[in-house]
Amino acid sequence: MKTKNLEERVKSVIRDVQDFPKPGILFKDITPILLHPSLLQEMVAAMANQFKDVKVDAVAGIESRGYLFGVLLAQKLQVPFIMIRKEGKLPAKTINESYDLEYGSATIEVHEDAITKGSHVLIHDDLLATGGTAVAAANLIQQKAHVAGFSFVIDLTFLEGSKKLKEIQPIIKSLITY
Ligand SMILES: O=P(O)(O)OC[C@H]1O[C@H](OP(=O)(O)OP(=O)(O)O)[C@H](O)[C@@H]1O
Ligand SMILES: Nc1ncnc2[nH]cnc12
Repeated sequence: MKTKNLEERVKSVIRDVQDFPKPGILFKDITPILLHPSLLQEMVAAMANQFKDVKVDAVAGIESRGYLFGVLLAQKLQVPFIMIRKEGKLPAKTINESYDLEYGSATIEVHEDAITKGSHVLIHDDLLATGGTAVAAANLIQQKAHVAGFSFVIDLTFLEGSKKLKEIQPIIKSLITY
């Protein structure tokens, strides 16, 4: 089965780093994927295919690793890409949300005029852990638009982040799970 093969191949290039950025965290390092352009291309095609029957007007990617795949996913789906950034980086008028991480807390922002009122925005990030970041992104989007779905490269299912997301939008896709 092609999807299974892809999952195995992606897993084989992801690097586990123990105790980063804090003791007790097993960090999933996705940077080696970027050293394999044809694998990356295949991944983006597979992610886009997961949403072929979903109305998606734009993809919103979460800084910073969410940009790596998110902008390629938006390009593949032929829709605009919206940058959700960490606090204080966007120059024009923003809306914002605070959230908790597996290893800390943060605030995210988006340019208010980047989101078309009433549109269907697919939220993308590289990894789903506790779900705090994705929930905050969804809250941000929902101030003006609808959440079309959630897209991740990796779902750390043992942290049960998708349970939080289901209440917002049950269309939650990931390429690989741990
Ligand atoms: O589901 P959660 O518990 O909220 O965690 C997932 C988030 O954590 C990581 O981002 P990080 O804040 O490390 O930033 P980065 O993408 O800039 O490395 C990851 O890229 C997700 O955005
Ligand atoms: N375990 C983990 N590995 C990589 N990124 C993360 N973001 C939150 N938890 C993470």
